Amino acid sequence: MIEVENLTKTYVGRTAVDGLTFSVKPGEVVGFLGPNGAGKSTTMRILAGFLPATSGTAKVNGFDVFHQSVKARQSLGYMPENAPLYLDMRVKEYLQFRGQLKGLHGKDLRKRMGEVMEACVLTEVRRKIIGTLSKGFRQRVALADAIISRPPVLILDEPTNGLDPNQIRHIRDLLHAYRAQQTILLSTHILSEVELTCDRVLLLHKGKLRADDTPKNLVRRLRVARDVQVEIQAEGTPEETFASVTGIRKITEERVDGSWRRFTLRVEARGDIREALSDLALKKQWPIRELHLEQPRLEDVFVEMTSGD
Ligand SMILES: Nc1ncnc2c1ncn2[C@@H]1O[C@H](COP(=O)(O)OP(=O)(O)OP(=O)(O)O)[C@@H](O)[C@H]1O
Repeated sequence: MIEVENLTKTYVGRTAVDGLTFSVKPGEVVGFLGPNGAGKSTTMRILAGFLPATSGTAKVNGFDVFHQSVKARQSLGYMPENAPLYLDMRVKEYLQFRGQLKGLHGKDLRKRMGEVMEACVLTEVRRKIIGTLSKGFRQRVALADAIISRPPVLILDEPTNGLDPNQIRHIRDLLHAYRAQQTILLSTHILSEVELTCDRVLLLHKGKLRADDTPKNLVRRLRVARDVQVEIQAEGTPEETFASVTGIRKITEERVDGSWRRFTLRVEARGDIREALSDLALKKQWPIRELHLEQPRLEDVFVEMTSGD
């Protein structure tokens, strides 16, 4: 559905996208991640036909975005970052106008406007001037615009940027509703959203692809130190006793809550000392009310792969 090969984009003196190759299969929801300036928006703009590449090829729904640009654009719904909308138009007028531009007319257009306004919860504000709507509603108008012509491919550049948690959840539910019918490439900085929504992650750094895998595999392969939290009742200096457990790199006492003491033990990558700790506590007769090993998150993968150099 999306095929990108050796794509490069150079702005005056600066390479924003550097020999990028990836593909997105039909029906996949792929998260496009990377720090600010990694080249995500540039790639998406090229795919949407808004920007020419310096070299390389890109295809959407089998159509080359440079040589068959009309066909490629007809196959996709694009929601740019800070989507530009006609602020003095009413929601309904705007969607009608955009639907007509995308080739919908008459009954089909009216039916489709009703459907997208309902899906994006815009029916109640359909007569409102877009400029008077909150950011969340404007994002929904932009999303309704992207999906109105039922495109098989959606390219969404930070669709939840600037939204509150309720609005983010709403957009996520909308994407879930559409995922069966569409191929989606989605850029976002909200990694918990990617873990919940995306089948696969493309991680970009300085214009190059750093990772291409499922969120689960990326996390599984990660080798970073992890923390174990333990809360016990103990007198004296239990940290000295903890130190006998192999694999512990650092021990910090976090807080005291009445007679309960909470420690964070940093352990080596993939180390799991929970059993050893519980044996130790049993031997010492320390009551335990929490013993928890933090699981690495996609955020750890992101930091590991994009920080440093
Ligand atoms: N029109 C432009 N002219 C010159 N440089 C640009 C232009 N647009 C983007 N860049 C540069 O290209 C690089 C990639 O930018 P891009 O907007 O694609 O990154 P991004 O990954 O989308 O970042 P963000 O998460 O902040 O949206 C950045 O260094 C940016 O400054």
